Amino acid sequence: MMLADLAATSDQLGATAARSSKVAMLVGLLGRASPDEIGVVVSWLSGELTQGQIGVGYAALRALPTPAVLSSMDVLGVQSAFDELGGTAGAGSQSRRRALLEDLFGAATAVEQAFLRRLLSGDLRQGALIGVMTDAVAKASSVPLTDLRRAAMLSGNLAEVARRVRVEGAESLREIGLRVGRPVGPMLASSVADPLAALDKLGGDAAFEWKLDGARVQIHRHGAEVGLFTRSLDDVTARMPEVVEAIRALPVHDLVADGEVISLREDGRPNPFQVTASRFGTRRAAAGQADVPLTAFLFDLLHLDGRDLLDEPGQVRYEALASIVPDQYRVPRLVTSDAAAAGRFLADALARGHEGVMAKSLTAPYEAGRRGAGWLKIKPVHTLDLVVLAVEWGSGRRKGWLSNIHLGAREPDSGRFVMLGKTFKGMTDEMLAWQTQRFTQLATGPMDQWVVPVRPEQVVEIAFDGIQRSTRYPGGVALRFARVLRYRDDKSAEEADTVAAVRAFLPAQGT
Ligand SMILES: Nc1ncnc2c1ncn2[C@@H]1O[C@H](COP(=O)(O)OP(=O)(O)OP(=O)(O)O)[C@@H](O)[C@H]1O
Repeated sequence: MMLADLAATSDQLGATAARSSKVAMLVGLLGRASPDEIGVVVSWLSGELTQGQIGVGYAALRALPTPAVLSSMDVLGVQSAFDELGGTAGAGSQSRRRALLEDLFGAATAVEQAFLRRLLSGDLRQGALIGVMTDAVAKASSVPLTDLRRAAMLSGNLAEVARRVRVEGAESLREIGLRVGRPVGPMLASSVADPLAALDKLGGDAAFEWKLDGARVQIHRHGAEVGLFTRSLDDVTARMPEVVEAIRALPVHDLVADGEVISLREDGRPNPFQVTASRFGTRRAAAGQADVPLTAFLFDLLHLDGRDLLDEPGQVRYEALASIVPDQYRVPRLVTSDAAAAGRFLADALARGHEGVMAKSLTAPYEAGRRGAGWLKIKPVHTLDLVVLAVEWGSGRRKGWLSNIHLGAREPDSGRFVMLGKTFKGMTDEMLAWQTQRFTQLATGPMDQWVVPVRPEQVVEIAFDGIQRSTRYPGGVALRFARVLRYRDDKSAEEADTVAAVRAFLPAQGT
């Protein structure tokens, strides 16, 4: 397949709003790819390189050679150039890499250059596209979407799944299961207002658990080997030796479990989230262990000694968990159909300093990587996870720091972000220093301008007093009294809240 074909499709995708048209374009393109090419095509159009990082960033792509007039590059040729770039390291590698990039971009037409630049700078990485691509791979290979999604989630690699279906047939997807040691996307929750609404949705009986304000952790154990992964599947094993020890003490050989780690005070109450984050989010790792120990609370079990439990009902998974994990390492839980009892459980959780409760179906399976219908969260403080689109230099006491952030919500169909407002409130000095460095890395424009646009990748959790209609911003809504609670490194921009989720907070018309 010629690169021009792929670059043109990428362009058309960007110019098309309708999801079904995007899927149709991709189905057409996938049909034209050979078995060797299909993985690369899926990967690139989902904004990823099959090699992962090859160390070419925005800065290296600023000055490009004059584009070629005629298109001559094919996909596999470009793929080998990426292999070579990724493999060039050590003494003299700088100039070698520059020469390789010159050759690559010098052979590309203007349209191809634009595509390669967006691919290499991470600009094509949009969650919306991954969803559309998953649909397209399912359609192109006539596999039911649920089967394809499941295989992609369990293997963590849509490109490889697409290649496998093409080369080995749809049957081969059945062999893809949970593998101990390879993290899968965690199940996520939707929001409801109160326990009654939760019981209504879950149909009678449900489990209520404390919602701890710590950090999600997925735990894998095979014999003495333990792996700990964040919500975004980063390996953080080395940062939490005390959790590794606690897991090693459990009477099992193989397990995959889901839980939350949190730092507790001596009286058992939770420390503020920032304290947990100081251990979890940095590479200071075990250094902070003595003063900020972490406790893991488990709430689900996905695999136990050779048996996958993903498809088992919630209560069966919980009983399996209870059979191997002592009480003090499980999240407190109440199974009830009584809204008043659940309400008391919620009030008690809040009084003890926790964030709220989770209500969970006793019958639903574990929906890896999805905001499943079986988990509902109930918490009194409303927050939104938004994406930083630009940042302004501070003045006065904040001179020299990147301060006021521009906030955007996600538009799922286009994969773009809509600005909703700005805030400089709630930032500690430590946050200001951190964000100045972070947004300098993400900048897509000159740093000497007052407003610095950034790649929309950093998610921030914002508390607010309300949402109002507004003509100032393109989404028609604006945040009232927005303030920063924390930066969320465990969420990618494609998981940020949507414009529709923001609008749901609007007061009813006429009130
Ligand atoms: N008992 C529990 N069961 C499941 N998740 C829990 C529990 N206690 C705390 N959590 C945390 O709550 C999160 C579930 O909420 P959700 O799926 O919406 O994730 P989120 O978008 O990160 O939400 P939030 O910002 O409210 O934490 C989990 O990712 C987990 O980190």
